[in-house]
Amino acid sequence: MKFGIEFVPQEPLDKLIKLAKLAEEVGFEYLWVTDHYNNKNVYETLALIAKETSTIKLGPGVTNPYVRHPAITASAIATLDEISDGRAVLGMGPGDKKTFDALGIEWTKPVSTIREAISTIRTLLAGEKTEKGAQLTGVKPVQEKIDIYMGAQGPMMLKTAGEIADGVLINASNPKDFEAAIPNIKEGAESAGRSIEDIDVAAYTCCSVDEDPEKAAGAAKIVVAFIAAGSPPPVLERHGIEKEAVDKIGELLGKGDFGGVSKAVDEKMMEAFSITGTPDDIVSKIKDLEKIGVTQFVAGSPIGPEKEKSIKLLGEVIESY
Ligand SMILES: C[C@H](OP(=O)(O)OC[C@@H](O)[C@@H](O)[C@@H](O)Cn1c2nc(=O)[nH]c(=O)c-2cc2ccc(O)cc21)C(=O)N[C@@H](CCC(=O)N[C@@H](CCC(=O)O)C(=O)O)C(=O)O
Repeated sequence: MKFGIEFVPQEPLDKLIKLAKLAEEVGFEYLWVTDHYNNKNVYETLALIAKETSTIKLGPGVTNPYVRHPAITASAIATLDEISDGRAVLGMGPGDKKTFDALGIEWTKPVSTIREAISTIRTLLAGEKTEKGAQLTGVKPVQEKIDIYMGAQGPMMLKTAGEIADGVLINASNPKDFEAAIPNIKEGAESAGRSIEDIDVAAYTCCSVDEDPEKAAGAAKIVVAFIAAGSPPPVLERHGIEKEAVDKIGELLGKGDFGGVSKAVDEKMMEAFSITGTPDDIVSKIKDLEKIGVTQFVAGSPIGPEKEKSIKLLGEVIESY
């Protein structure tokens, strides 16, 4: 099992870099920085972390081809590869409608857009010219090939990831979601003459670890609320979660009533959308995921009630695995 960690760049950068160095020290192999326009810039954050670390692989988890042209992403990831001396990895996803509405960006044909974007990026990273004549001339990646992962949940996106990506970052925490997702990835891989073994299947979880399991669960409630509120009906059905209960959470979130939200998030939602508990709890849940075919465990937000302590506890998880 590979271990990754997610950082959302919305806290002071010196704090974030300290946590990133700690993550590397305790044994994480991958560091993913989320990309949302309203947070700190993903590439500047990655560049600073790259300068302060030496072994951990790092990259956007995930950027998208709508806010940045694929050629800009190719230049940025090649530059990160130079800064990190060959540790860059690229996570690409279709982005989300709320963001593009707020930015006035037309969000069309996400599956084909991602496919074209990844093909353009690969052409440019190889130093070749695109059909329209674009070419990277002033920057060359250190790595022969920079791995490209796809953020994906929907069946079409998962199949496409199986066809073309080196890895898939699936925003989910419960085995049921991977039982549903992995056959799509497998189908896509086999349709392209590949095997699921060629693909790093990453569980990009909502994770919260502490010696006190109640404290760990408490820290994840708000994140779980956002995930539940954003989950499509088939996912809610899969976990036996009533739409009315989720609608109520959506209303409370809209009002900013986070006290009410924490009360409204129930056990079923916690089970469905997060992995929380003591290090031993986390180990057993990761083993369940591994049995289904997950090959990378990504400790996603909130990581725990006290991030620094939780990263050290996750280090114990990695060591004992
Ligand atoms: C578009 C969407 O794909 P999806 O995989 O479900 O996308 C959900 C999320 O993965 C997507 O919003 C990500 O960008 C969210 N996301 C992040 N989004 C961000 O904006 N920033 C992040 O940092 C971020 C991190 C992240 C990490 C892991 C992860 O899994 C997702 C993450 C979907 O609806 N797919 C369906 C329908 C596809 C579709 O639109 N089909 C159309 C068009 C077909 C075509 O495009 O050619 C059609 O049938 O007509 C499907 O795959 O079946």
